[in-house]
Amino acid sequence: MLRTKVLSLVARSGPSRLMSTATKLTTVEVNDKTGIATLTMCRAPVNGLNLELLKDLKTSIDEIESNKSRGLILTSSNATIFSAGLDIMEMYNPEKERIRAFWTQLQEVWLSLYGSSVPTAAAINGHSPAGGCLLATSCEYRVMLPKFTIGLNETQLGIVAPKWFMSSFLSVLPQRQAERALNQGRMFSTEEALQIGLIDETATSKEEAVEKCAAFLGTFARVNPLARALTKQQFRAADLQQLENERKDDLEKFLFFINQPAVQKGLGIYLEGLKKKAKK
Ligand SMILES: CCCC/C=C\CC(=O)SCCNC(=O)CCNC(=O)[C@H](O)C(C)(C)COP(=O)(O)OP(=O)(O)OC[C@H]1O[C@@H](n2cnc3c(N)ncnc32)[C@H](O)[C@@H]1OP(=O)(O)O
Repeated sequence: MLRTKVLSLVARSGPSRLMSTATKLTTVEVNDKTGIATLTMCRAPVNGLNLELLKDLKTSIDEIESNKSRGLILTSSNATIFSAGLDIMEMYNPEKERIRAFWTQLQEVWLSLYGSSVPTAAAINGHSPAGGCLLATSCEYRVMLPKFTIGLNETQLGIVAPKWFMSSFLSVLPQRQAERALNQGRMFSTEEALQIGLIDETATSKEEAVEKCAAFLGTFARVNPLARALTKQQFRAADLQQLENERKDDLEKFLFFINQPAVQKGLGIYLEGLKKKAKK
């Protein structure tokens, strides 16, 4: 599964340029006028976050960070799914070394995205459960299309969202709302998400969502970038530091939990349900 990465500038067309082709699981396009980078997840069929997609996401976020883009917009190439969250196949009957690498990479992605010095926004153009919601809530602003769902549904799968998933959620929702939603494993419709403040705006098309994200990122145009970045990072420092301090422990806890026979059984039943539904 190891692939070679091409990380140089590869194409120039119109006002934007493709910064990275990576492995085609993500693309990064920079708008030459605004300096805003659009990072698109493109892993068929549902942008399930497997080890390879997580690696590409991390590489792309790092690229955007080091190229001093004016902003990052995270979105999906799938017309109805932003991201289905963690690829359950990575956690079901896992292979010992790969699952360690998988969780470590997820930690890396969260640390980079939530802690990014570049302003971030998510154009949520489809369903966004669990890990998808984690990515969206790690950004500073969210614009979502109608008739989709977003939320941390882990308890519905019999699994527990780690502390840092909660941190991202809590950076958006008040504690009481966040706690209730997580305990219930609640998925919010676009309208409900707007009402509760889980998203900031709605849009009728992906293009409009990206435009609205760009307008939000544009509000920082006259703000000193260093002052803005340091302010953001101070707000998020305690959450980031907590995971940095507990990374090994967090990994071991995850491995212990996921390998419990009852958890494996629950994941198996959930996967079976997904597959049955897909066949209908
Ligand atoms: C201690 C651990 C902490 C872990 C923290 C986070 C956990 C997670 O992120 S777990 C993942 C949670 N995600 C979900 O519960 C979403 C499940 N999927 C769905 O609800 C729907 O698939 C979705 C609404 C995203 C899309 O619906 P459809 O457009 O109708 O697609 P299908 O349901 O037909 O799915 C197509 C195809 O994809 C497979 N699939 C879907 N989601 C996942 C997933 N998360 N992981 C792996 N595979 C997934 C689905 O089974 C279908 O497969 P095939 O039958 O082979 O076509």
